[in-house]
Amino acid sequence: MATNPILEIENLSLATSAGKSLVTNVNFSLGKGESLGLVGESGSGKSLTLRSILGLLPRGVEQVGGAIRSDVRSAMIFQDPRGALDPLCPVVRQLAEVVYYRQNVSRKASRTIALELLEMLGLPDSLKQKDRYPSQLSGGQCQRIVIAMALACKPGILLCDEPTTALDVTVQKQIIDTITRLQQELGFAMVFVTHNLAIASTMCSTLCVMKEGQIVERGESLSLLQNPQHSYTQMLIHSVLPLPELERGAGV
Ligand SMILES: Nc1ncnc2c1ncn2[C@@H]1O[C@H](COP(=O)(O)OP(=O)(O)OP(=O)(O)O)[C@@H](O)[C@H]1O
Repeated sequence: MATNPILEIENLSLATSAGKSLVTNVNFSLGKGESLGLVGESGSGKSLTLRSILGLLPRGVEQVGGAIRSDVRSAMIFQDPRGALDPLCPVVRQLAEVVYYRQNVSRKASRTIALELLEMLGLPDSLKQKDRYPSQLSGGQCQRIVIAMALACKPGILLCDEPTTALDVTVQKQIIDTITRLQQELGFAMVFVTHNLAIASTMCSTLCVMKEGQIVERGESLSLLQNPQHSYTQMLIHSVLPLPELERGAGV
């Protein structure tokens, strides 16, 4: 348990409206600036757990038990950046709109803050001069816009739902580095959902392993990966394909 938690999840249980259990008795807490990773196979309940923190459960899924307590604002970054943006609205205008509503500033100030956020996210100046639509940006640039939108909410907790899955590996690394830098600069806490154990252990000090809607193992990231106790965690770790050993001295 985190001391002075800003988020406490106690015995969270989710089910379909028809009564099928999806997440059962999930417990964790998060302190200011801390990062917790939720890992596990597809369908293990990671995204639903994350969405319930934001109160954004999909239609047909209900919280049937437990409690979520938090006294800070949360914002979420979704898996598919293009899907999270309005294709018919220029991106800077979308970002300025979020700033306008979430920061309660004038229209003019919201555009200025939006441009500052673009700079913080390392987006090119060309975006500032000529407003572009999502289809005119790369996947990595769209994800930076989505991250900027989340930060425009000034979150105490950033909820990341596999934010790099839809991106190619080089862009994945850039986005991970950007989120890490921003966390150091802005101090938000993070719940990070991913299939990727390497990313999870890089980003998060604590990992919770989920299987069939339950947390089956948790611990400090490196020790959990080095010394997994649960057979499911061991299986997850062994499912990662090793890089083939390159033959020494082989000509290229
Ligand atoms: N709207 C819904 N109605 C009914 N069942 C749902 C709904 N959304 C998700 N589920 C089910 O809840 C379970 C957990 O889903 P969830 O999306 O949380 O898994 P996940 O671990 O995030 O998977 P992935 O890594 O593939 O995103 C799955 O069995 C899924 O089929």
